Amino acid sequence: MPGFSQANELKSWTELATHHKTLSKDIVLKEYFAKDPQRFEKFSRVFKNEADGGEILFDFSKNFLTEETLDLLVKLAEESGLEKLRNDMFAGEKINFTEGRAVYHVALRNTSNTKMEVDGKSVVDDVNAVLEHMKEFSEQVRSGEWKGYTGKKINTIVNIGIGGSDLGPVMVSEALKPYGDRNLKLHFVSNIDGTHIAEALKDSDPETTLFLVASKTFTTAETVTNANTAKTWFLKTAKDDSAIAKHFVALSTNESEVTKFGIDKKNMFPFSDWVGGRYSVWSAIGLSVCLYIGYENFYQFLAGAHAMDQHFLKTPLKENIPVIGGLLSVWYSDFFGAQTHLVAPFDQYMHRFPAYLQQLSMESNGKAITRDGKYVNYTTGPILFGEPATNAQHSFFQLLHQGTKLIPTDFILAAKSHNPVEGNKHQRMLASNFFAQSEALMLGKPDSEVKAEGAPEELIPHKTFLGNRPTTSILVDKMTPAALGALIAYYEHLTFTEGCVWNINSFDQWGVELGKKLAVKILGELDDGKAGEHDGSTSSLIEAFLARGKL
Ligand SMILES: O=P(O)(O)OC[C@H]1O[C@@H](O)[C@@H](O)[C@@H](O)[C@@H]1O
Repeated sequence: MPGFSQANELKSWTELATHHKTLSKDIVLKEYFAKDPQRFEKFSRVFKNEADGGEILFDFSKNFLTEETLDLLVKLAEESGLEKLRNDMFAGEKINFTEGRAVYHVALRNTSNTKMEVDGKSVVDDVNAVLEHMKEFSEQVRSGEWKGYTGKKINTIVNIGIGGSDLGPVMVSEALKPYGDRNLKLHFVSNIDGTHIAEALKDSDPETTLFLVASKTFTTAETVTNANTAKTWFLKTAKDDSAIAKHFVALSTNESEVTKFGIDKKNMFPFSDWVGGRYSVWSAIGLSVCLYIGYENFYQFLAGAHAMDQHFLKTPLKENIPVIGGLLSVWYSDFFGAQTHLVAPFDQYMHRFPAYLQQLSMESNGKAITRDGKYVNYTTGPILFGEPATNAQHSFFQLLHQGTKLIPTDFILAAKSHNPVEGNKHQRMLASNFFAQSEALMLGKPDSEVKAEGAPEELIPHKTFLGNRPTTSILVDKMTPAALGALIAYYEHLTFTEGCVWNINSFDQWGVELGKKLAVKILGELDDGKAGEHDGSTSSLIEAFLARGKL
């Protein structure tokens, strides 16, 4: 435990509160840029990705910060024990103390094969053995050497998993679609809603479909139910249980449940309990990605994340990119009263990125109890949301520009498009929006300008934009596997930094357990056709469902 309980007991927190009083009255971003021609240089950082030589430019200069702010925020990180907690994570210490586990997803992408241990035992060989298995298997499937039970090549992959066993694989395979094998059809089935599995099966042929049952625990009701439905569907045609080995593999930590399900141990890709669900795309859970983009690209994805890990581990806090991102988030949440964090990728392939980040951020830092068991005296994890731009501009950006809420926003763009159609015209239009939005959010539009445009007097207030909305712009060279890996690792370490300052355990998820237990009880009542003891609303709703939903 760190030497404090509540973050607002720290000296730097009090100093930040005093600093906030003056800064919040004074800061007008456009004036700060006019006053300081070096502002961009001071508050932007370039990440050099050793994995593929690419760069990512993080421009923090359009945020509410001065050199004094940054110094105080860095002091806050130091006082909160960020360096120790970070080093403990990289040393395999059990920093997820409520579950007695190490937090070691960084060991899954240890492409430099650095010594990494848990309980004094190296994990490097085990991690590499699973990667080797993934390589061999993905090459066999992609080449057609791996055959279905009737001797045909696999052309459809159905990943069955939910939460961390779904969001990472689906997001990454969409984001890296340009690297995908288009002869492989991918389906991701997560929802218990029968529609999800039914639609995937309608589109599949049992002779050529491979099911990946992805579940860390292998006890998640949705996944086990969907996997059993898939097995029944498969056996209806295949008839023989021995055919399962060619069509079902498991990605899991739970060997006994996997074998009980009927999947052979040799078709199981294991990982360890020190991999949290929301950090598991780097593990065997990423097999769908590996199959789709090929092992070399998957390895580059890991290497890019590893490069960001090394940056996070070794760079002084003031230059440390994810640390700055995390501290800014604390700054907005706890001193400016921001409730949200918007992430808008200017990249259609990244359309599931905000959904992925929702789990990463909100499952990690949606907590209110400090590491020593007290209720926090301040606000913690923001509500993260987002949609790809430019689509988002044509819907909810209205609230960003003219609403009453402060919404710290990240914009992400890759300079080089994978599809430079029409002589790159689309890309230039996309990029022009990326620049225009952050500029407009900062500059606003004063009433004098609206007036000069000839707007009638009564419309002037409606057409005026106050501006001074903070944004972080993230410019990637090209969205390669290594760039995406680094970008995800950036958000992971940003989330880590926030959780450390707030002194909460970012690595458990007890909050999702309650709903699961209650649902099991009510399922029994639905099976019996009668509502049990509930409040008036719940019983009436159950009765109404039973009356209307009869098959
Ligand atoms: O991978 P399994 O064990 O099926 O869990 C899937 C998801 O379940 C949820 O309840 C949470 O625990 C998530 O963190 C997890 O990613």
